Amino acid sequence: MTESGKPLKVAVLGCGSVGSQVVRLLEEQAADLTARVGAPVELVGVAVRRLDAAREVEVPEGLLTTDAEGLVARDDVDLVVEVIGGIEPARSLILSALENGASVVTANKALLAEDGPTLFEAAAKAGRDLYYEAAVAGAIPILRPLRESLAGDKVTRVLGIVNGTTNFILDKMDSSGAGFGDALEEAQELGYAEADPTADVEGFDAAAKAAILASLAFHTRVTASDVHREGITEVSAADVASATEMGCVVKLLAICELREQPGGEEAVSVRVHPAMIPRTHPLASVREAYNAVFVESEAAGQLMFYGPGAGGSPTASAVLGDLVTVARNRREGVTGAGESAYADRAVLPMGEARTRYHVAIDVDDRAGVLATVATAFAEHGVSIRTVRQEGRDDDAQLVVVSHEATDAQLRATVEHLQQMDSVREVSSVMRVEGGAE
Ligand SMILES: NC(=O)c1ccc[n+]([C@@H]2O[C@H](COP(=O)([O-])OP(=O)(O)OC[C@H]3O[C@@H](n4cnc5c(N)ncnc54)[C@H](O)[C@@H]3O)[C@@H](O)[C@H]2O)c1
Ligand SMILES: N[C@@H](CCO)C(=O)O
Ligand code: NA
Repeated sequence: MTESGKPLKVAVLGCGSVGSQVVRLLEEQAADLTARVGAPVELVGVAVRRLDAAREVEVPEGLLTTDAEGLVARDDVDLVVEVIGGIEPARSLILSALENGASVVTANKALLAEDGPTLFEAAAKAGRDLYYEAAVAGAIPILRPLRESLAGDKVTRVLGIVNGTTNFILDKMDSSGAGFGDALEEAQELGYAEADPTADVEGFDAAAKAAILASLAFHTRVTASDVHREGITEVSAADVASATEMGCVVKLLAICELREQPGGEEAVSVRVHPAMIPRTHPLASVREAYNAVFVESEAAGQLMFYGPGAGGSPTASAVLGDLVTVARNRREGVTGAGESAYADRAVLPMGEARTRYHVAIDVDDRAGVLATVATAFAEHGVSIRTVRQEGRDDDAQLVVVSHEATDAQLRATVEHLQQMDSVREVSSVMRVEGGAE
C-alpha cells in the first residue's frame, strides 16, 4: 500500500435512508477507501434533526449533532455530504460549507434543479468541488459519463426513465391491465410509493432530473421551471391497452433534445410526460422500479445506462463514488470539471417541441367522417402516418398516429376535432417517442 496522507475529515448532513447508508459504507469500507484515496477518510460528524430518533445505522454518540450549521463551520472539515434534501436549510448549509473551504457531495436533485447556478458559482468562487451523481437515477453512473466520458462528443438527445415509482405503476398497469388508482395503491403497499405520491406521480421529481440532465448534456443552464411537466395520473387502462395494440408500452419519460432551428442555431427542448415507446426500444425493457437513461450522441451513437435509481444503499454507492473522487482531488490540490454552460442555448417553449402523436377519437360511424377528421389534421399541418377504426355504430373510434409535428400544431388539431359535429370525444392523446419517423 502506498503511504497514506493526512486524514480527510467528512461531515454528513442528514441520516435518513441515504445518509445512514453513507455512514455505514464509510465505516465498513474504511480500509479500501483509504487505499483508493491515498489518505484515511474519517467521519467526524453527522448532523441529524433529533438525537434520539431510530436509525438504520449505529452512529457513535460523540459524532451526532443537531447543529448542522456548526458542523459545516468547523475549520477541520474537508468534505461535506448533504443528504437532508429539499431547498432550505440544505442550500444555506452547502453554501456555508463551500465558503468555509469544504468540498461538497449532494444527492439533492430538487435544490440543483431549482438553484444549481448559485451553488456552482459558489463552488467555483471557493475553488472547491461540488459533485452530485446520486441526484439523478441513484446508483446509475450517468452525470459523470455526461460530464466527463462524453465531454468530447456531441450529445443530441437524452431519454430517461428517471422515476422508479412511476415506472413501477406503469409497469403494473401494463402487465395486469390495472387502472392508475389500483396500481398506485399496490405501489404504496409495497413501499415503492410514498403516502403523498405527488412529487413522483405528477412528474416533479422527473422534471428536476430532466433539468439536471439537459444542463450537462447541452452545456446550457436549464432549471426545473424550464421543463414542461405532465404526470401519469391521467394515464388510463385504455391508453395502456391502446399502446399494446400498437406494439408499444407507456413510460414516463424525461426527454432532453437538441433541436436545429430554422436559422441554423441549436436550441434545447426539455419535457417530462407519459409517452408510448415501441416494445423493441431498449427503454421498453425497463421494468418495475428500475431506471434507465438512453443517450444519443453524434460520435458514440446510442448508449444506455441502467440500474437501480433509488434506495438508500444504491444511492449511497453514488455518493461514495463522488466522495472518493472529491477526496482524491482534495489530496492532490486540484478540482474536477465545474459547471459547463458555455453553449448557453435557448430553451424552447413546449409549443415548439416536435414529436409524433397517438390520438383516439370517438366518432359517429358514417360515410365521410374519416375524411373530415383527416382534413382537421391536414389543416393544422399534421401529417397522418396510420389510421384505424375500432368498434362500430355508437361505439366507433378512430385511432390516428401522426408523423412528427409540433405540440402547438397538435393542440390546435385537437381543439378543432372537439368542435366537430361528427366527433363525440377526443378520448386520448398520447405522444409517441423513440421510433423511426
Ligand atoms: N432515497 C432515495 O432513494 C434517494 C435517491 C436519490 C436521491 N435522493 C436524495 O437524497 C436526499 C436524502 O433523501 P433520503 O431518502 O435519505 O431522505 P430522508 O427523509 O430519509 O432523510 C433525510 C434526513 O434528513 C434529516 N434532516 C432534516 N432536516 C435536517 C437538519 N436541519 N439537520 C439535520 N438533519 C436533518 C431528516 O430527519 C431525515 O432523517 C434527498 O435530496 C433525496 O432527493 C434520495
Ligand atoms: N422518488 C424517486 C426516488 C428518488 O429520486 C423515485 O421514485 O425514483
Ligand atoms: Na446517478
